[in-house]
Amino acid sequence: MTIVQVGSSLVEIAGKTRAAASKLAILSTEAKNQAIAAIAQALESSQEEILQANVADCQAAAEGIAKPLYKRLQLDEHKLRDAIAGVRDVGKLADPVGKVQIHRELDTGLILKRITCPLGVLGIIFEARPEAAIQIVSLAIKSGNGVILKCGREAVRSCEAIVKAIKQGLSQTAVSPDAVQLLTTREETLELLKLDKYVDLIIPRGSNSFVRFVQENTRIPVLGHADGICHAYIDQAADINKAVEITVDAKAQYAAVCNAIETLLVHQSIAAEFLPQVATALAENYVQLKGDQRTLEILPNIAAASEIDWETEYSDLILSIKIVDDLEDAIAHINQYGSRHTDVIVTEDIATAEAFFGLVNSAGVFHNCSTRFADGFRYGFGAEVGISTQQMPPRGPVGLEGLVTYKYQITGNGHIVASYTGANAKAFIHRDL
Ligand SMILES: NC(=O)C1=CN([C@@H]2O[C@H](COP(=O)(O)OP(=O)(O)OC[C@H]3O[C@@H](n4cnc5c(N)ncnc54)[C@H](OP(=O)(O)O)[C@@H]3O)[C@@H](O)[C@H]2O)C=CC1
Ligand SMILES: N[C@@H](CCC(=O)OP(=O)(O)O)C(=O)O
Repeated sequence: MTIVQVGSSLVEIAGKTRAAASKLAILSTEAKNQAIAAIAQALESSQEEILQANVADCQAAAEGIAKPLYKRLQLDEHKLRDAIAGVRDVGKLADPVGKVQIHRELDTGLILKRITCPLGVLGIIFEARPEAAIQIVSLAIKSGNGVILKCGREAVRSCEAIVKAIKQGLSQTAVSPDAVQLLTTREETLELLKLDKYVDLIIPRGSNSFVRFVQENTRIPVLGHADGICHAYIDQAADINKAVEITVDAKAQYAAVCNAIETLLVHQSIAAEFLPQVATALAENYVQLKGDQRTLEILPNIAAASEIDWETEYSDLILSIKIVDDLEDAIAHINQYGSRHTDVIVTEDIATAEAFFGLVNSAGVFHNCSTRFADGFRYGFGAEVGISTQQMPPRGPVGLEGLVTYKYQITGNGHIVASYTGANAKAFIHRDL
């Protein structure tokens, strides 16, 4: 695919964001918190306009998208209120900027510090989930970063209303409204990827193939938030009641999100007892099941699963089931087909849980609880930019700490390296202060 030429208008927008971000980077915690409070207030005052815009988005999308995705697009009064409460929570969190991570005396009068600082300008491409824009902006401002948002096409009206309110709120504060921008088309996304002079980090929230496409088409560092092929493994030593409740919550509580499970792995020795119970509970929650050959022997009325199912993120009320021989078999399946997002084991055997923690290579490895806990708010980060599925940090829910980098500062008094080399080399002190 050819990347389109950068249009001057987007360069201008990005230049303004860069300028606003430079000022924001050195603002005091108090000034940033005032800006966050003003955003919350402005979103509250614009509630009617935002909700009406969302009704229009939902009406336009109604025919075209699956029910769970429609639910993700919908922004009712409660979701908006929670998102605004999340903004205020971010205001209360400690400032991630200016933290001294290393403070060391290298030699007398030669002092090293490592201090956290903002990344600069973030480019965040996300799906049709309007409240994500609110969470992302609050984290960006608190971490001292400018942000260029690109929302999913079905959520354009909602996100425009949200960003309008945010800019209005910021206009009363020390943070320039230029620090927050919204793009709405794929063409702009492709242009954004070329703006390596203005954008410091791209975060694509989308399918694996889209994240790979972004990585292959930009010189800007990319923090991939890819798909969630999450698993629950029900071990032979599982408490069956817990296993049923966890499976239902992890699949049906919010099927469209990336931390919902797609595949249930069941130890062969517990399958005959567990599967009929979980199938009943899932049917009550309108979940359709697909099973491998051994599962079909216990649940003969469900559809057959094939290889493709193990690789599929349904984002819907569908769950594939496979019976495995043992823990090793379950872990091999997860490491082969999973997306390194979040996986859970249900067992009362601590040693087995420890082995699962050690051997499953995902950003989230859970024991006896729902995968739906994989979330910045639930981890106490206030909100999240999304869930990083990369191997390198930040992994899992990305909050304030994932949006800063650091600088090394050294203060000396005419010190030179030559003094520390050669026959009469001085020794370093290397004493932490
Ligand atoms: N780990 C995480 O935090 C998250 C992961 N995801 C994962 O993302 C996947 C897809 O989610 P879904 O809702 O379908 O989102 P989409 O893939 O439909 O869209 C996500 C964003 O990517 C853009 N996009 C997608 N393809 C292209 C392309 N070829 N060129 C330019 N822009 C593109 C979309 O733009 P447009 O709408 O304009 O086409 C949208 O802004 C799922 O696997 C889900 O799990 C989603 C959110 C968070
Ligand atoms: N942490 C979020 C889910 C992560 C996320 O952003 O998912 P998605 O709905 O795919 O955008 C939650 O628990 O609602």
